[in-house]
Amino acid sequence: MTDQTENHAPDPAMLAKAETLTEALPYLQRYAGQTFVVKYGGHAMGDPALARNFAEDIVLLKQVGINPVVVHGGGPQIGAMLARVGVESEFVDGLRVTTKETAEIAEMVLSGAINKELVSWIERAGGSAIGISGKDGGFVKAVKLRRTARDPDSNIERIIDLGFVGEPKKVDRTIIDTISDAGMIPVIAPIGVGEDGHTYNINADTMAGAVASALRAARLFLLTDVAGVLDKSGALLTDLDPTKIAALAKDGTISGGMIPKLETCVKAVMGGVDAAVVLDGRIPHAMLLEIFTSKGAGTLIKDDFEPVE
Ligand SMILES: Nc1ncnc2c1ncn2[C@@H]1O[C@H](COP(=O)(O)OP(=O)(O)O)[C@@H](O)[C@H]1O
Ligand SMILES: CC(=O)N[C@@H](CCC(=O)OP(=O)(O)O)C(=O)O
Repeated sequence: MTDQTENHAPDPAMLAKAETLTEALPYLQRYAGQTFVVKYGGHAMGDPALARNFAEDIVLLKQVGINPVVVHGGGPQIGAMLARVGVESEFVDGLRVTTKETAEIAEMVLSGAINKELVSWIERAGGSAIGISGKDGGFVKAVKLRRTARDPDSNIERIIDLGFVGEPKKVDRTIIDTISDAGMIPVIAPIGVGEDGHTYNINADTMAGAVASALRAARLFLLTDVAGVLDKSGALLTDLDPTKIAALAKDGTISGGMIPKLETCVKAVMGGVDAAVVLDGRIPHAMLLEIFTSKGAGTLIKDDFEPVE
């Protein structure tokens, strides 16, 4: 005869699952009804298994009453297409110098291929997604980005012309709200239109920050291909604020793509977003672990003077 107690003893693996769910409860209660803007970087997009995990996470957020809004990048994919057609491009401080031809290719890759692929992943995960760029409904009015640099020898400030690189001047949230309120997930490509009618290539981090500010989002997540912001010895910096970030920029700890990323975080948290998080998109379900467990991952950025809930 078999021991009844043994038969009815709960499977430890199942118990652990139940514990994970109960651990998530306070977070589910806290975040219900809030808007989370998630930027999905081109580097994090390469692996189909990770893309599927990402889409599942987004659909789960929507299912539990959080409003996810996705903004995607596609830098490496634009680079590959430019190489295929024999067009060279260079980066200044993490931003692609963009000619009229580069802007056309960037738009094709971002609003076409990548946007629709991401929409499909979300649909396959059981969600409903609508892909748009800033051109749809003209919801992102862009202006040419002005960038200056100080010459270290002469100390003279000069203008760097990045071509058709834009920055969002105005984000009309109506179209995003309409999609979200209809139970669907907005998936946004970082392309904007200028009052001059030109197409502007917008860095995806910058776009995500502008969208997060317009929506007064509770959180801005930037998924990338590093553990978070690292110090000079490669150790993860878990908490930053605008003052600390200014020091990291000044002493050269951050460079390349991390520059627009952290500029975005600073602008967002100073513009009404509760907190921004730079997260490792290479870790499966990184977002769920960050949101629903006590083990926060990546780098949390908040305003020096604002307590975070
Ligand atoms: N201090 C730093 N900590 C982490 N990453 C950094 C730092 N400084 C520069 N980087 C670079 O920033 C990159 C992330 O930006 P980017 O390549 O634009 O990613 P994404 O395509 O996800 O937006 C990292 O892969 C790393 O090479
Ligand atoms: C102006 C500018 O640099 N635009 C970016 C837009 C895509 C992007 O930002 O993609 P990631 O997030 O994957 O880097 C570019 O052309 O690469």
